[in-house]
Amino acid sequence: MYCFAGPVLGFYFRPQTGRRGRVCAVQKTEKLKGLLEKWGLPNMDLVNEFARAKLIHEDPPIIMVEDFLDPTRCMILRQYARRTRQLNEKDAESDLYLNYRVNAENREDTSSEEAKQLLEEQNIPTSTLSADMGSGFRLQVPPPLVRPILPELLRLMGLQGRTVEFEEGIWYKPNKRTMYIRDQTVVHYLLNEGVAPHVDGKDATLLCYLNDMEDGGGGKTCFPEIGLSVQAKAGSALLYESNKGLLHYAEAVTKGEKWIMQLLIDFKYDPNIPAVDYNTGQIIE
Ligand SMILES: O=C(O)CCC(=O)C(=O)O
Ligand SMILES: [Fe+2]
Repeated sequence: MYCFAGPVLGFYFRPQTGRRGRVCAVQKTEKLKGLLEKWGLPNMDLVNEFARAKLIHEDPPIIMVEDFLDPTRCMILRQYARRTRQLNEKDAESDLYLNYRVNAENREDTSSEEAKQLLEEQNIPTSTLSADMGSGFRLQVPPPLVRPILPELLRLMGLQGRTVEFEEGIWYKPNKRTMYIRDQTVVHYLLNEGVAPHVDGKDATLLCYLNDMEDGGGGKTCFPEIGLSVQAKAGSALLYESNKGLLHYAEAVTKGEKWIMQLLIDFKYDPNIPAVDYNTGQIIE
């Protein structure tokens, strides 16, 4: 579907035989190389193992990998969240959710001026974002449910060799050996629920869709500044940098329900600052 033979928007897709058959790979142009370097992911693997990766936006880069999660993994994550929701609705929804800005904005309707202005300027229909919409049921996922997908994520990011720690405390800094997942959350949206415009505030976001949304059923992830919206498709994942920029929102669901899992990741480090092994306190050479 995203396979084009020639230059498209300044980048190329070329057919390639990957481990899951004939698929498309993204050829890194000089521009794309520069952008990935700036992001801190110069070795991102868009060609080999990840011949399935597609560049759906070049600047800033947004990578889509279809079938990043297999149907069983999607089901396990949905089931976990559904059961926990049913069993302990109140406690589970407590203050585990770390995406401070989104929650604060939704609770207090203090959407940033930036976000409000953008919605006005871009003429975003208010039907996609209802004033009273909830931001979905959010549940932190236990690391063991996430670990199986990490080798593939590290390969995609070109960060093989790093270990991954689940750690919210930002005083734990990434280093050449370690990357941190600050937040791993499943979000379950019911009718009229979505997320107001925000940035994630981390070096990378992996947004995995855990179910299919029908056409016209809402629930798209929209990046209004770049005019991109992405339909939820079970198993597909987006990887992007939304640290200070790349505002996005989730359209309200208008039919059915929507499930995602989101990993908020910090991997960037300053090589001039001594790296600490937080298990031993030793300086890493
Ligand atoms: O559900 C989506 O499509 C996006 C969710 C999101 O951006 C967030 O929770 O930070
Ligand atoms: Fe987000």
